[in-house]
Amino acid sequence: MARLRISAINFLNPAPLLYHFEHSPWAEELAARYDTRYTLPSLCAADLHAGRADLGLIPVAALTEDLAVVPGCTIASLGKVRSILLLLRPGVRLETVETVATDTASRSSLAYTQILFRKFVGTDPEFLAPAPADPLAMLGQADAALLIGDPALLALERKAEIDGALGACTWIDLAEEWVGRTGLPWVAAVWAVRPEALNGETAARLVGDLTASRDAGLAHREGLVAEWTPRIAVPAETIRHYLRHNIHYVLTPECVRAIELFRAYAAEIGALPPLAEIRFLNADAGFLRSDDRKPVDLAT
Ligand SMILES: C=C(O[C@@H]1C=C(C(=O)O)C=C[C@H]1O)C(=O)O
Repeated sequence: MARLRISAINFLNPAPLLYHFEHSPWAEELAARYDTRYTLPSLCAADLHAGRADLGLIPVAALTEDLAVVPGCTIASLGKVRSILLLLRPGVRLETVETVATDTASRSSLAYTQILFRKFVGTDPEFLAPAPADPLAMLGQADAALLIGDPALLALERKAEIDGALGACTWIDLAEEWVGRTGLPWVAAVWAVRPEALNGETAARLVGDLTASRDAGLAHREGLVAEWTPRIAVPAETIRHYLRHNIHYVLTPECVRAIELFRAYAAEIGALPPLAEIRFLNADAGFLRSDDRKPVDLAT
């Protein structure tokens, strides 16, 4: 049988979700069933929509009705996330931002930023075309800069240098903003599949494989800290805190409500097309409509 093609995110934050795909002895077994490649979140979505991948860890901003969310896993945050940052130039406040530089990797955080300004602050700044994640270059061109993922973690480590070069910037954690304003988790990404790529048996196995991989990753976070410390210029203690406290990996019913609200706001301000319903992959019964969603796979 052909292997399922996976498009996964190449940042630190998904590492626990991909644990079994990257560690022996599970990696060898999973390689017989899955063909995994890594790229930016925005490109994971593009791969899935174009049929170049069957399963993707995709931004919730890129969900469409023809995809099915795999229950169980997410990349979310219940408060401060560290890696989704909006930097404001010295002297600029949220209310006075006129231009925003964005980074090519993001889909969800871009829409969250548009919601922040258009819905919550009540302004309509211009969003510049996405550019590489370089905070100094971005703030040379715009009042605010959106950074996500590892480049955001690295910018936080260089805070003194960036503030030294530009003057004291305002550093806003976008997940914390959303959680504070809505009382709901901030949700960035989920596993989504093209349903036509699966049959009932592969669907059941897929849910089991992804959930088991997440659980192993969460149980082995200390090992991931040791693996990632030489790979990224961020102290071990920060990586530990990030994997343990900043990122939330379980797709709870609250997270699903958060996705619904996020997509409703994004549609209201014209940032994203409306999403009439979130479809879930159900391992036994094909697809469930959102109103008869089963909580079984969503337990914390
Ligand atoms: C927490 C993060 O969430 C990421 C942000 C995404 C987005 O903005 O589209 C998509 C996937 C996530 O990996 C991060 O990378 O910092």
